Amino acid sequence: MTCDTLHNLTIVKERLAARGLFPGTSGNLGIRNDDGTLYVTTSGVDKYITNDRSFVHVSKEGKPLTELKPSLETVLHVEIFKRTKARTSIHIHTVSNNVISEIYGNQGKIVFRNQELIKAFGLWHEEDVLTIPIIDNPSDVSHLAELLVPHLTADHGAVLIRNHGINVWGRTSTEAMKLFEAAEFLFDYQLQLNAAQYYIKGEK
Ligand SMILES: CSC[C@@H](O)[C@@H](O)C(=O)COP(=O)(O)O
Ligand SMILES: [Zn+2]
Repeated sequence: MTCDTLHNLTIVKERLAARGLFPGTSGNLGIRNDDGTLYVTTSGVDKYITNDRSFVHVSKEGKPLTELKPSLETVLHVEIFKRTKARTSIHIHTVSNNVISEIYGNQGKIVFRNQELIKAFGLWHEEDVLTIPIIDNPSDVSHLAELLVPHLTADHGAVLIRNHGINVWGRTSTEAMKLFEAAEFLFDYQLQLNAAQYYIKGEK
């Protein structure tokens, strides 16, 4: 039911907004309806407020079905929903995800192991490894989508866009939020660990 999806997307948006995660109007969200159409956030608006202009109904190809302007990054949500069984897609800019994407960008990925929160990604064993790919950030969003597509191999996942933000997707809004929160925890952890190790090294 489309009103359920809109309700779920509103809850996701308000939870992210409550934490100040839409700086400078950045960030966007998408959710897939049973008929394949999507709701995405409106482009360039203040995402801390919710009103009847907050979301745009778009076709499964991302074409607006109303007069509102859909997110400039709608094509990323479209590709995610076309290639996976995900139903919710979250794109957020944080300082931590940007710094991590820059530090590890030349390696094309960041890898986590022996960290409890990788379990949020379904990785339950001691030897399991979480790899989050890092892609470049071309200004042409169709080119950006081409870089994202090879990483859309599972129904839930996360990809960092260098010096831009993160895209996460999940089969439900709850799953997408869980992955987003877990990824951001891991990025903060890695940055603090790097700083502590640098400090300790300097002391010797
Ligand atoms: C305001 S800078 C961020 C934008 O360029 C873009 O990356 C973004 O996340 C939001 O774009 P939007 O079109 O509002 O969905
Ligand atoms: Zn963005």
